[in-house]
Amino acid sequence: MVIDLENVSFQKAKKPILQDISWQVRPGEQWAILGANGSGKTSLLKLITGYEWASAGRISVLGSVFGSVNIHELRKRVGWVSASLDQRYQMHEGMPCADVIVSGVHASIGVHEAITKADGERALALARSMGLEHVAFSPLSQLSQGERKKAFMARALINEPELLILDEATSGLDLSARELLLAEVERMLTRKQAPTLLYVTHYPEEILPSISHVLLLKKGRVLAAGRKEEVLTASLISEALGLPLTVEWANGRPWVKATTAFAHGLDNGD
Ligand SMILES: Nc1ncnc2c1ncn2[C@@H]1O[C@H](COP(=O)(O)OP(=O)(O)OP(=O)(O)O)[C@@H](O)[C@H]1O
Repeated sequence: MVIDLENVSFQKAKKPILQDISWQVRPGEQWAILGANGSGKTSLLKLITGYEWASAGRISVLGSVFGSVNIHELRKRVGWVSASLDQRYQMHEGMPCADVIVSGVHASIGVHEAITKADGERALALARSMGLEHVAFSPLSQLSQGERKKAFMARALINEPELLILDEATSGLDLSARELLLAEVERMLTRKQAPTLLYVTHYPEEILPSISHVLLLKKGRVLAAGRKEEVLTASLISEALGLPLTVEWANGRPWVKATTAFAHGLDNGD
């Protein structure tokens, strides 16, 4: 099992944030995690990566049960790309793209530990494979938003993680940059040695053909989890996102349309 959560609850300052979450991710499955703002997506990722600790329940990631595992060792097997990672690099805008990618080897920002020639070559090979060779030696500040996001994805991939978390990977991208980044994700997923992906998004149409399963969160609970065709129904997705929606499948992706949302008032699920 890649991820196994049994009856996991999480609270912060006495506020219940996640309640009774049971969820299994098996090898070969690729997951999207969908839910409204505040539904608990980031909190769930923090529990899985050991940045927060569950108040109840059992968590096992990549075969290691939390409580009896060295979290730092486990994190080396997990790649995580999020807006907060991007923010941490805002202090290092002068860093060349290739160095950003290489910094993933030790999952640190500065080069605190020895970088081998092989690490540098791997970073350049990744930059090439993601179409970043023309900016490989440019400072981060000169990269477009799309290139910047690809650089962080390459940084996460340099250690060949078994689990890759992409958290709102396309935020701030225009339509064409978004499609280019999604094409990169799809290409990565169709490779033989693909990591297991957790793809967190607010936009169902980003659920790529290679993503097989969807977890829907609502108010800190699992609303549905399973094969995407079964989970991405109009009624479940409307309930998860709190407004009436229809779903149409095109090019292997689900396209969601709001029907008459505001005219009829939003359903806040209460
Ligand atoms: N450290 C904290 N202390 C108190 N409440 C918190 C803390 N972290 C998160 N929360 C609350 O927990 C709930 C879930 O937050 P979380 O960030 O996990 O949601 P999310 O689904 O990732 O939201 P978004 O889509 O807006 O990023 C929110 O109501 C949030 O205010």
